[in-house]
Amino acid sequence: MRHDSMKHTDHDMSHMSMDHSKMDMSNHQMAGMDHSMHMGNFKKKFFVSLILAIPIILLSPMMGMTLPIQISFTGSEWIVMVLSTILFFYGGQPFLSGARMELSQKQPAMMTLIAMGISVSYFYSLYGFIMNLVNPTTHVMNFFWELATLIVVMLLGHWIEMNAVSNASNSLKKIAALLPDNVTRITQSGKEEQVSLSDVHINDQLIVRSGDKIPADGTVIKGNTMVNEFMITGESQGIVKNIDDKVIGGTINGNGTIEIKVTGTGKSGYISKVMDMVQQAQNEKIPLESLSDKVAKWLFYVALGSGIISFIIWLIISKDVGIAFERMVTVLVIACPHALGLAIPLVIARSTSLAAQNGLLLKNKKALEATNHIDYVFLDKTGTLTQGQFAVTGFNMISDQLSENEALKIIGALEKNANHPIATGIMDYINQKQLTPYDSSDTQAISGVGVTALVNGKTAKIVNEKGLTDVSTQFNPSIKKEYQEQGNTLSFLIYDGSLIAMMALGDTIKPESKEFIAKLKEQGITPVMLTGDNQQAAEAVAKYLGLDHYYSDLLPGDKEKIVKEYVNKGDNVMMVGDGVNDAPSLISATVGVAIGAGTDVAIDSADIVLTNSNPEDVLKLLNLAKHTRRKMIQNLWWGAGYNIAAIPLAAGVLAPMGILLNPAVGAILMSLSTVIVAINALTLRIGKE
Ligand SMILES: Nc1ncnc2c1ncn2[C@@H]1O[C@H](COP(=O)(O)OP(=O)(O)OP(=O)(O)O)[C@@H](O)[C@H]1O
Ligand SMILES: [Cu+]
Ligand SMILES: [Mg+2]
Repeated sequence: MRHDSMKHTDHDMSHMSMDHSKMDMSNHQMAGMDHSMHMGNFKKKFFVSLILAIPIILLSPMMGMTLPIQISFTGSEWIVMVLSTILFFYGGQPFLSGARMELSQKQPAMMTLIAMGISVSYFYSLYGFIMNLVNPTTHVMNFFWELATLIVVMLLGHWIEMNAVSNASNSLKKIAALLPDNVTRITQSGKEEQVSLSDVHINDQLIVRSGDKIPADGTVIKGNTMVNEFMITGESQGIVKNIDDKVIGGTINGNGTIEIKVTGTGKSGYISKVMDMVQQAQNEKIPLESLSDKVAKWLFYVALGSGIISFIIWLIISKDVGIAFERMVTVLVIACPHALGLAIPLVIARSTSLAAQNGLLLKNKKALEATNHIDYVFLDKTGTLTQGQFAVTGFNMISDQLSENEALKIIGALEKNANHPIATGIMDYINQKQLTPYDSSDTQAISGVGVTALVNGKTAKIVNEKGLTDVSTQFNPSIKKEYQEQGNTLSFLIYDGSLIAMMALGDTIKPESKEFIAKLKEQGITPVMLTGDNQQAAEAVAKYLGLDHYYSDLLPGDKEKIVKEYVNKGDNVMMVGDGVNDAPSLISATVGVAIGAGTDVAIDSADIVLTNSNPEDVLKLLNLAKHTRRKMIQNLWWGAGYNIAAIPLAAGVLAPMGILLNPAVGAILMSLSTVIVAINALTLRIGKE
C-alpha cells in the first residue's frame, strides 16, 4: 500500500458529501439572497423591460425635466399606461414574488422594500391616470417614467449582482463543466471506442492522451505521466503519476499517455464532492453574518420609517401628494439594505472557493473565522511533520530461538492487516525479501503501543518500549541507543512471551516542515508537537525543526487531554493531524485540521482538510482567514455606511441646496453600492505573508 496523497484524499471525500441534490447551484440559498433563484430571469427580464421602457420614457413627461425628445399625441397616455402595467407585472415580478416570500417568512427585507417602491409608484400613477381621465383638469402627476427606469435599473443591478455571486462560488463548477464530452474507452475485447462521458461507469478503462483533460477519477493501470492538478491543489508543478497512482477528473494530463481504471465519475467524482462540501459550508452562518442579518432587518424598519416620515414632511411642505409620494419611493428604494445583505455571503463564497483551489477544504465555515484567533498550533509528528513513510533501517535478532526469516514471517503476520504507517514500511521490507508472512488470527491494535495476534497458535506482539514491561529477556541497550539517537522508532517482536528481535524504522521529515515552524513562530503562534512516538525520536525531530515544545509517548487519549487542557485555559488551539490517534484531539481543538493523506477518521473529525498534505498550507489558511475577515468588515462598513448616508439624501435633506434624487437615481446608487461590495469580495486573494 502506498501513501500517496491523492489516493487517500480521493476516497476519503466520500464520507463528506451528504446530499447530491444540493448540487444545483442555481438553487442555492445564501443568507440574504433568497431571490437568487430568479437569477436566470434577470438577464432576460432586463432586456425585455428595457425595450418596454423606451416608449414609456419617450412618451411620458417626467416631472421637472424635459427631455430633448418628448413625444406625445392624443391617446399616447394610454400606450404609456398599458406598457407600464405590463412592465410592472413582468419586470417587477421577481421583486413582487421575493417580497411575498419574505413576508410569508415574516422577515420583510430588501425585496419587500423594492416591491413597496414599485407598487407605490405604479398604483399611484394608475390612480393619477384614472383621475385625469375622469376629470382632465385635475392633472394628477404620474410616475410611469420613474416606474420604468426604476424597474430597469433594479433588474440590471440584480443581474450583475447575481453574476458576481455565482462567479464567486462557481469556479469549481467551471472545472467540472470543462470535462471532455467524449472519451476513449477500451472494450472487453481490447478495442478502443469513443463514448460520451455520461456513459462511463466505475471500473471502465479509459485512455487519456497527453494534454487531455482527465475525464474521471481513476487509478493509473498503464503508462506514466505528469499531471497538472493546479485547479484542485493550487500546486502548479506537475505531479508524477505511475501505475496504481490516483488521478482526479478535471485535472490535466501532461506528457504521457495513460490508461486509467475509473473509480469515480460525475456526482461520485472528487470535484462534485468538493463542490458539495463548499455548498454545505455556505449554508451555515458565522457570527459576523448573523450580525449583518440583524442590521439588515433593522434597516428595513429604518427605511420604512424614513419613507413614511419623509412622505408626511413633504406633504406638509409641498401640499402635493405626488411630490410626497416620489420622496417616499426614492427613500424606500435607496434604503434597500442590499449591499449589506450581500456583504458577508459574497466574501464567504469567494473565500471558500479560493480555499478549495489552494488545497484547503473548509468543512466548516466557522473554523476559518476561528483561525484568526489561534495561539497554539499542535502538530502531530508522524504523517504531519514527517512523511509517514517508514523504511526499515535495521533489524537485530535478540534471541536465537527463531531464525531471522521465521521472525520476519511472524512480524509480517502481525503487520499485514495493520494500517499504521509503520506497518506499511515493515511490509515493504518483508516483500522485498520475498518472504510470505504466516497466517494470523485475532489481530488487534494496541493503541499507542503496537499490534498483537495469534500466529501458529502462540501469542505474537510487535510493540514499542511501552509494551516491553512483561518481558524478562535482557538485551544490550547500546544497539538501541545508536538507533534512537538518529531518530529511529524501535519496534520489538515478542513471541510466546520472549523477546525475539528488534527492528528500527526511520521516517523522513517533510522538506517544508522546517520553514513552516519558523514562519508560525514569526507570526507569534506557538507550535507544539504531540507524538505517540518515543522521546528520543521526538527530540531528534523537534531539534531539527526548531520546535521548543513537544510531548512524546502519548496515547491518543493523552493528545486529547493536552488539547483540552489548553482549550479550557482559554487558549485557542489548532490541531493538525493525520492519524487515528489524532481524531479525538481534532474534535476537541478550536480548529481541527486534517492532512489529506491521513486516515478517514482524522478527516471526518476535522474542520479543515489540507488536500496537498503539506503542513505549510496552514500558513495559507492563516493568511486566508485574516484577509477574509478584513474583507468582511470592510463590506459591512460599506453596506451599512451607504444606507446611513443615502437615506437622508433620498429623503431630501439637501433639497434646500437643490439636491433632490429621483427614484431611478436612488436605484442606481443602490445597485452601485451592491456592485462595490461584490467587487471588493471578488478581489479577495491569499497573500504572500
Ligand atoms: N502497526 C504497528 N506496528 C508497530 N508499532 C506500532 C504499530 N502501531 C503503533 N505502533 C507503535 O505505537 C507508537 C505510537 O503510535 P501512534 O499511532 O499512537 O503514534 P505515531 O504515529 O507513532 O506518532 P504520531 O502521534 O506523531 O503520529 C508508534 O510509534 C509505534 O512504536
Ligand atoms: Cu437592493
Ligand atoms: Mg500521525
